Amino acid sequence: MISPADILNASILIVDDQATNVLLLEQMLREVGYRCIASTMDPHAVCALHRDNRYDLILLDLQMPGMDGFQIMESLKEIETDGYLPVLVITAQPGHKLRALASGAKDFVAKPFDLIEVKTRIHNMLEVRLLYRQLEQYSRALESQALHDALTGLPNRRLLMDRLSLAIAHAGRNTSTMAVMFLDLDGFKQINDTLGHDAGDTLLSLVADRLVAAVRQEDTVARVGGDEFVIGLWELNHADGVATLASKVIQAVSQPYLIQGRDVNITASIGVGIYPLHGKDVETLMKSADLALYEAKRAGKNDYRIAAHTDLLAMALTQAAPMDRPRCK
Ligand SMILES: Nc1nc2c(ncn2[C@@H]2O[C@H](COP(=O)(O)OP(=O)(O)OP(=O)(O)O)[C@@H](O)[C@H]2O)c(=O)[nH]1
Repeated sequence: MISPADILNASILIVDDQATNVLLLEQMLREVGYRCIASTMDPHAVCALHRDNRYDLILLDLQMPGMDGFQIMESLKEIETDGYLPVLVITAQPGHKLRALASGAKDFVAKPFDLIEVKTRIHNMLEVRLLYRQLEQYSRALESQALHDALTGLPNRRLLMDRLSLAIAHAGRNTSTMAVMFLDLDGFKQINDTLGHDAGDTLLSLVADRLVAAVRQEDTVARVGGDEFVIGLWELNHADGVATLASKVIQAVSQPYLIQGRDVNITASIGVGIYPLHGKDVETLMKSADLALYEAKRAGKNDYRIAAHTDLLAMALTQAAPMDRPRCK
């Protein structure tokens, strides 16, 4: 909700070529208790000022020499791309009121000023403006929640899929390679069972931090399950590099963690799928990496495996029984 203090802290720009009008409005706003008031008598300065300060309200005189209020509103629309123009026009011409509203102004006040009316219109407009801002923030937060894991803040499976599709398209266009690393912690259940769920949560967050630190900024580290993470490597210089990186990630994860005043140790297993060798689409690539992870686990954990070639994989998938997964390199 919007409090009276929020409204008084809102930022306001007064635009009028007449110094007396600027002074009158400024004085009135200060008397009411508004704190963030700026003004200009230069119509050409308005857009740059708004771009830098994003005012909650612009009190805009319509008739000014050189550039009128209608032209200013057109330019402001290029800054306020979401279409909300925080403009309250000031006009002495009754005929301009409707035109100003049609041009995007949210309200108007007539000259000569009726100060009580001006104060009320400013207050009401700011209330709507701040509610609109709050709504924008909520919807951004909701959007972010829908795409991120709440515990670690990492991208979730949905965002990962999107990023992997982009990385594959990029690699396809540039005839380069990219890779998917499927990582699962070894014996994580025991951490929960012995130290408690909170310690388990802390460990997952610390692992997430280490994974992010181990790869490049353009790569994607996502949490896709309880103790399962996927790293999408945007571009590989050569296929050998991925083996070195997998070792580096395993090494990073296996360093001790200080949780609740004690050293906690964990290791990780990794399966790797490389585009286009092990899959040309997200699903196949993820499946390849998952099967390679299964091999790494089966071979004793704390190690990585790189997927089998897709043709072998397809053959093995059609022939093998469910628990007899294909062998990887
Ligand atoms: N603390 C915590 N634990 C979770 C969370 N999500 C899932 N888990 C637990 O993570 C464990 C993951 O299971 P597994 O992968 O089978 O356990 P594991 O001991 O690592 O087994 P291996 O992978 O075979 O080594 C389960 O005990 C889940 O209850 C979470 O958000 N926080």
